Amino acid sequence: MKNASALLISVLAALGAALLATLVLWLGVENGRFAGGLAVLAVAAFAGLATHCHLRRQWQRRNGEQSALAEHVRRLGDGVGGVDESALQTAGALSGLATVTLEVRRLREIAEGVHGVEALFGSALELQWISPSIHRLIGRTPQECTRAADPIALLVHESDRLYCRRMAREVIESNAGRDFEMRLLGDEGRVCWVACHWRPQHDDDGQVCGVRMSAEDIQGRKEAEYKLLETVAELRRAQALRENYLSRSNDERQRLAALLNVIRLGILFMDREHRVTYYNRAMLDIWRMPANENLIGVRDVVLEHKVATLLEAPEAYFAHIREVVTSRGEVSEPHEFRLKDGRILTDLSSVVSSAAAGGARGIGRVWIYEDVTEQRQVAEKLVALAERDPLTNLFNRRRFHEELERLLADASRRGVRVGLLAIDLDGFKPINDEFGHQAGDEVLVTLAREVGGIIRRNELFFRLGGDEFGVLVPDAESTELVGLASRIVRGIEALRFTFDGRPARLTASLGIALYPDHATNGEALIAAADHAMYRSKNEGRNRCSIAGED
Ligand SMILES: Nc1nc2c(ncn2[C@@H]2O[C@H](COP(=O)(O)OP(=O)(O)OP(=O)(O)O)[C@@H](O)[C@H]2O)c(=O)[nH]1
Repeated sequence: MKNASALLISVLAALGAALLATLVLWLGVENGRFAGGLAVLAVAAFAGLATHCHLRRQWQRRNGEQSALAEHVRRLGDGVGGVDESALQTAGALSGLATVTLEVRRLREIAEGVHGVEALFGSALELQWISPSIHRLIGRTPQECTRAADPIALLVHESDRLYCRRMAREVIESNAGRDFEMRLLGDEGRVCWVACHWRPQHDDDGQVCGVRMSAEDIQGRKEAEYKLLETVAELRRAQALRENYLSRSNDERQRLAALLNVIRLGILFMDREHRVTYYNRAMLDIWRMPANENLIGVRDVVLEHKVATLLEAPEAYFAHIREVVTSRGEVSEPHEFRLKDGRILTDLSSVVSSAAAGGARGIGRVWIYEDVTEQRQVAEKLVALAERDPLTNLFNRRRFHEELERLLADASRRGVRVGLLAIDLDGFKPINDEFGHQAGDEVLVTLAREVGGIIRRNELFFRLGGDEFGVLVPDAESTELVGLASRIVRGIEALRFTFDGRPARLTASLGIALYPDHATNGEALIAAADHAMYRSKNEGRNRCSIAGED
């Protein structure tokens, strides 16, 4: 419409020029200057024609620009995908820069409203434009960013800066995109991880003229990744620790098992349900079980059945086990028992507490068995050596004093008597002298045996040294003592020896003393008996005398 108006105006202008020329011509005729008026007419006609041509060219150019702008806007509309056909038609119908400005503003609004960060860099990596969303991410304004002399130094964390520059330059040089993750650096040291995509930008000639960066916030994902990595590291540490403990525990167990297998003590672990959980080699040896016997999981009743035939007194032993198991004590007293094969064993038991729960919970019981047969034999030998005369095997003087004190204390308590016979051989030295020391020994051994056969079970017979002997009689009475002494005198007198084919004999002198009749303590009783014995010697030997009768 405006174009038609322009054409009309140009025609009117030409007609105006023609009228003006006619008027000038009339004035020229009037003034007699026809030639000058004709020239003015021609100039006016030419001016009108020139004006018409100029206006026509302007009209055509405006039409061309209008079409180009409509096409440009349509392309832009295709680029953002948001302009419909009617809008295009409207745009095409519109003319002038105002239309373009409107569309650019819309596009700018779209670009500035994106959630991620969009930025345009020039070929020297100078920041040309950045979306306002940068402020949400790291707290910096777009103006602050674009004003920066080195925007990458401002925006990118120093650890990622070098890499970022290299990647951006590669985009420009290679004309190919790059995708990577980096940290943006905000005000007050705020850091935000982003996944960024760098793409080359081209001018109208298709040359790379800059680079566009699109970045999306992945801080949440990175934090989750860090947490995950920390958790994984924690788990790895815990796993390593557990493996270390397990390895050390296995080593400890191996050492313990090796130790338990070389010791002579039999060891048996039972759990709370009275089932076997561990035993060592010595335990099988002690209980005469085969080395390949498998007892793991076997119940206590089955074990009792297995060992019952070995025990000298099985019922008594099982009663002892029940007593230990039901007792409150943590560690039982050592218990000695005998096997039918003559061996002597001991056991002791302890509750095993769990390492967990502060050791408050019992998880079973350990039994320790020891074969003490040899120990007992050695001990018996030592006792015998200490208490007995090695030649005659009679109790010696040491034991005599112990028994004397014990019997006197007992007699004192019960108000009974204790009798003491002091025996000294007559003419023993001549046997030694005539037949030798060995013959003398034989006499002593024979005499000990014969006199031992004369005394009763509750009476104690001692060799006190050399050819001296003694007999202690508990609950003694004077007449019984005299009777016993007489039997001994006669028994010794009746002994007959032959050495080197020659006969030998001997007698004995005895002294009798009674507690408390003749003495009130041991030493005094010995002195009284000795005194009576010497009286027997003095009165002709081979007889007995009672204390207090001289
Ligand atoms: N064979 C032997 N002789 C011993 C042993 N112990 C002591 N004698 C001897 O026993 C003798 C004891 O001496 P006496 O009591 O004077 O001998 P005895 O001829 O009986 O004298 P009386 O008592 O006066 O009759 C000594 O000769 C000792 O050497 C021994 O273990 N074996």
